[in-house]
Amino acid sequence: MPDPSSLRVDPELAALRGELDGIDEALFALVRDRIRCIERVGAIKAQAGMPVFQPGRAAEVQRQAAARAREHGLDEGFLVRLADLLMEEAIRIEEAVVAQTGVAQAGASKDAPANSPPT
Ligand SMILES: C=C(O[C@@H]1C=C(C(=O)O)C=C[C@H]1O)C(=O)O
Repeated sequence: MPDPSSLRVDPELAALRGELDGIDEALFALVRDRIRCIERVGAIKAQAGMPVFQPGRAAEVQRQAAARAREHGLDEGFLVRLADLLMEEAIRIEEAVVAQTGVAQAGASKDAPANSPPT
């Protein structure tokens, strides 16, 4: 029996795969934009000395994911898990930004104390 993967791909299947590739490309570009935004959030939190994880905001993001799922007729659990995954990565990135800023601030205060006049 021939290996089904060696057969000519159904043209409709090939077209759908092309469509999926385009959707994934757009989705990943949006993920990149979200991460750029998160880097800026991390910088603000680092400046303000705010904790990276904000439970109230995280709950709001989950609520919105559930609402969008209902609106679009998608599985709520799936969209909430997707939101959780995005937030997990967001926290990782924000923590890296805060750690980097901390190092930068420590370095700056070693050379010039924060309250010293500009030179
Ligand atoms: C982006 C924030 O930080 C974290 C990341 C979130 C996200 O990826 O949407 C939400 C809650 C936060 O704990 C925020 O506080 O707004």
